Amino acid sequence: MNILVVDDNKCIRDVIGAMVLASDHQPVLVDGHVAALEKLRRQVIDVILMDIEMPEVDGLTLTRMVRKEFSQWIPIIFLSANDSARCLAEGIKAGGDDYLTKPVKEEILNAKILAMARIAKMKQQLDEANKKLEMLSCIDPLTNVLNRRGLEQELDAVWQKNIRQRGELSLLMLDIDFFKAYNDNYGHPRGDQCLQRVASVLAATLLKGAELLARYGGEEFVMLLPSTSLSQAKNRGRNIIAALNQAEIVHEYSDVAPRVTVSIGISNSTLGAKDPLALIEQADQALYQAKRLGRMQCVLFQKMTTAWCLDK
Ligand SMILES: Nc1nc2c(ncn2[C@@H]2O[C@H](COP(=O)(O)OP(=O)(O)OP(=O)(O)O)[C@@H](O)[C@H]2O)c(=O)[nH]1
Repeated sequence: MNILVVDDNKCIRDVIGAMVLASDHQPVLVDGHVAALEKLRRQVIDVILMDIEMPEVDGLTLTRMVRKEFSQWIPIIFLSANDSARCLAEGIKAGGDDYLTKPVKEEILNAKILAMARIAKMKQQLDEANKKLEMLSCIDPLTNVLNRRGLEQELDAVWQKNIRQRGELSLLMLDIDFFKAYNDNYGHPRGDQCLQRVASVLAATLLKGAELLARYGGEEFVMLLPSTSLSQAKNRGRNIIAALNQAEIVHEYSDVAPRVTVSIGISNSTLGAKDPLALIEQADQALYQAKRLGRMQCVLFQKMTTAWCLDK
């Protein structure tokens, strides 16, 4: 482990450094706050041994600075000649984790380093598990694409980026046609397989890394296309309908085709949406219109009279 020793007294730094080295850890010796912060920014540090009484910036202030700047928790053990209860309490309050009075006994120092490193490792594992859980909570387990929660999280960031770059953001809302009939006739498990196949056909049409696909609800998907103009979005919708035709997922109970098809509503950031939810709402309205006009087609928000149908 890399142990950062912060002490303005060279003699003490060297003694503590030697103890750290003797217990098979790597000491990183610094004389004050500037060098300490610099090391923390550039190097992985596992534990900090911090002197309290230092000129310019004392150990308590430096601890507050470390806690403010670095989100990852690094255990801090104070080293001080002052063994008063008040001093210890202040150290913990400032963000420190343990306290050792000088002169430091090597065995105790090692035991404290070990204990702190153990807690730090558990904290790291917990953080990783939380990150994984957070990720999983944004993924639809059936189709492996983003779920609604994941989409709404991403959409905010994509929307902001689009405003900054003054780009054109398109959003496609897609809904499988006559899916109830599919489920009712082929059964729910085959309905699930159908959703998986549709998701993979849709995912295969994504072009750039920034494009996103999400399962927005039961048989409804959303595609988010940054840097995509309205006319490009129209083409993308057309390509999706063609790709699904090619996939030939049989649906004998659909009124529009003997295979699974989708209807698509398209919105675009240039069409007046004030926020991401309005963009979704616009696409949803266009989708409603696509269904009303006969399904298996794309409709643009506000341009509902110029909806076009693809060859059926
Ligand atoms: N298999 C399966 N079916 C689902 C799932 N989620 C929703 N559904 C089904 O999707 C169907 C949606 O039906 P409707 O909303 O009536 O839509 P539709 O039959 O596709 O009609 P249109 O959209 O108007 O063409 C219902 O039968 C739901 O039970 C799911 O996770 N798995």
